[in-house]
Amino acid sequence: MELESIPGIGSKTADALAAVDDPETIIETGDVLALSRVRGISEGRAALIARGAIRRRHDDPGGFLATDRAKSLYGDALSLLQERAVTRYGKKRLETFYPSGVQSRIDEAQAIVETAMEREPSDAVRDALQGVEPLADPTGLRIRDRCLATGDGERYAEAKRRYPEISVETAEDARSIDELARSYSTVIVLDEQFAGLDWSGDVTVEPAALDQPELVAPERLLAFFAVNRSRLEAAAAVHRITGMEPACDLETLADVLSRVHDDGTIVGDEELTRLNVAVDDLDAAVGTATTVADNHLRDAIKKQDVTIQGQDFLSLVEQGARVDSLLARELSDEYDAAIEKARYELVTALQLDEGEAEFVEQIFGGEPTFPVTYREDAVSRFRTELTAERDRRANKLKATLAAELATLQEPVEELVRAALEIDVEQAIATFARDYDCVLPTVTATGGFTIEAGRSPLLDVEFTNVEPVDYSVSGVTLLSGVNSGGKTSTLDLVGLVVIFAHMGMPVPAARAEIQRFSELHYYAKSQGTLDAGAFESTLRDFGSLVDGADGRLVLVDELESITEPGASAKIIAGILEALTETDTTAVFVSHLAGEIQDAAAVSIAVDGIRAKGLVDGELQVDRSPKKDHLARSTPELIVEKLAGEAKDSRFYESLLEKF
Ligand SMILES: Nc1ncnc2c1ncn2[C@@H]1O[C@H](COP(=O)(O)OP(=O)(O)OP(=O)(O)O)[C@@H](O)[C@H]1O
Repeated sequence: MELESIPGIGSKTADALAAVDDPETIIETGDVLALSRVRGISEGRAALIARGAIRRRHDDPGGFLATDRAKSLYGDALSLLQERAVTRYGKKRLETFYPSGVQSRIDEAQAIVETAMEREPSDAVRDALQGVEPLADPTGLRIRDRCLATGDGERYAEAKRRYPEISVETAEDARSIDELARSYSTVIVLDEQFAGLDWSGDVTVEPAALDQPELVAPERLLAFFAVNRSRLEAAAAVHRITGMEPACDLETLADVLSRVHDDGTIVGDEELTRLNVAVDDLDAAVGTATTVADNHLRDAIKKQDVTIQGQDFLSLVEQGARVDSLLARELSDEYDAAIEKARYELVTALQLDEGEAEFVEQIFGGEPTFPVTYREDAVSRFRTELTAERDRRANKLKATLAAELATLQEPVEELVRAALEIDVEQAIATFARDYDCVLPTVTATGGFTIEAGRSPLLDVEFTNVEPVDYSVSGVTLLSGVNSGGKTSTLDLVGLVVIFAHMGMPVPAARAEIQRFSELHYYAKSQGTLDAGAFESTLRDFGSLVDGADGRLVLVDELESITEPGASAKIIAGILEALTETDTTAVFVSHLAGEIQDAAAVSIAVDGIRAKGLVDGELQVDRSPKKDHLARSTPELIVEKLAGEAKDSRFYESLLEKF
């Protein structure tokens, strides 16, 4: 697959993707999580690429949101969902739900949404989700005591790619492997032809090592679990609270996590702790043991009457004998007892086993001396032995744990993925509940029908939003009193249509929405346009009437772009042209009557009616009445004055003009 052919993938991203296993599947499935884990791809870009992949899979040309206002309304719709997601991932994942004009994509999204809407949102889950994030790869890991060795160029490159934390060395013959064994504690040879040979150091021939990170770099697995501990615990909590089947046994996960320190080292067992202490305390313990022996010998000497024949003394002195030989001769039993005490002290202080105790014999032994001395070289040999024993133990534990962790690695990825998906589902479910939403029916034709739609974007509390029924098929003018809710109705229609095309539920009691190819929503312009801007707006509408079939066009008070007389003619012309096409359109206008008069064909007009004025306040029926030209606010006020004034002739004459 040519990665750069996918919308959202440039050359840099393509390079980053080429470095991971199976980028095609990740892209094909629009896997935001896997994409966001590719080095150099942010979650935002991951969502963009995933959306591109979804579009490609559904052969979706895109471009549903055809105008700025349509795009900003989608931004509002998305925010309503995103603000209900807890995790950053959840918010980004929601961006893969985009309004599409392709039925298969809408069906796919609706299937996900339908499951989501069955979810019962809960604060406990929300709290647990706070800690869930996509799993991170540990950084800065460097393993220095081990190397991989191969004589094969390709294998060398592959080893370098898969194990950046380990040195990979070229070794074409047994001699160079032996040399490597002198520089590294462990050499893992990747080439089969060296199997069965004898080596002087710790060399293993493991042709399958490239696929066995638990063998080559158990530290990586340990670090992975250490780095992700809190995310994994949070993901486990989400599963526990929701009762969702986890991808791995949660007790096993808790157990392995308890065996890794935060710095990626193993917690270890009693034996490893003993060996660690023995290595660290060896010097101090030897010193203490020596003192114990000295004290014993000093006491013994103090108590002892040493008698020596004059002849013996003379011959000893003549032979140059020192006090040692006197000790050996006269206090040999006491010296042996002192050495025994020293050995016992060292063995018990460091909790040494039988094999290790043999080294102790060599440390304290040899010629008797006072003060008692020990053999430095024997201590040094013992230290080397203890350190090796400790490392063997640590490596064994590491390997055992890493083998367990290796089997858990995929399941925990799945565990976190499932928890993150719960965030997405819960956000959708919460949105649906907060705004009493239903899943709309998406139809092939018929315009739109919205029953009891309530826009969450109004500047009034949602509980105070009056439900609106509105249904349009074909091209319609929407008239109505000032502040009656015409713009709000267009917003509601736009929002419901966008949600429906995202596969999302809509804030209404029932909705039947035609699958539109594009949404063109033109907001009211702020004042009249200068000649240039007016010309470019006309060009927009020129291309609109020539455009694709199956569009929804929402236009708010286009008359404000120029003077009223010209506006009515222009709008009439646009509507005439649109009636020739397969377009659903709602044009909000205060000039509905004039436009109807100017149009050569009959144009339907709906109206948002004032039920009357109560205490100077307009009482409005928010649901547009079909085929009804609403009376304007000025007309209503003149009518009110005509009814109230003592001499009402002036107002009545005004009223006749409407
Ligand atoms: N369905 C509704 N429920 C409650 N309040 C609403 C509803 N629709 C509109 N309103 C209120 O009416 C106000 C005016 O609405 P809107 O701007 O849509 O009217 P309009 O008919 O477009 O006005 P104008 O004629 O000035 O363009 C809104 O700001 C909102 O406070």
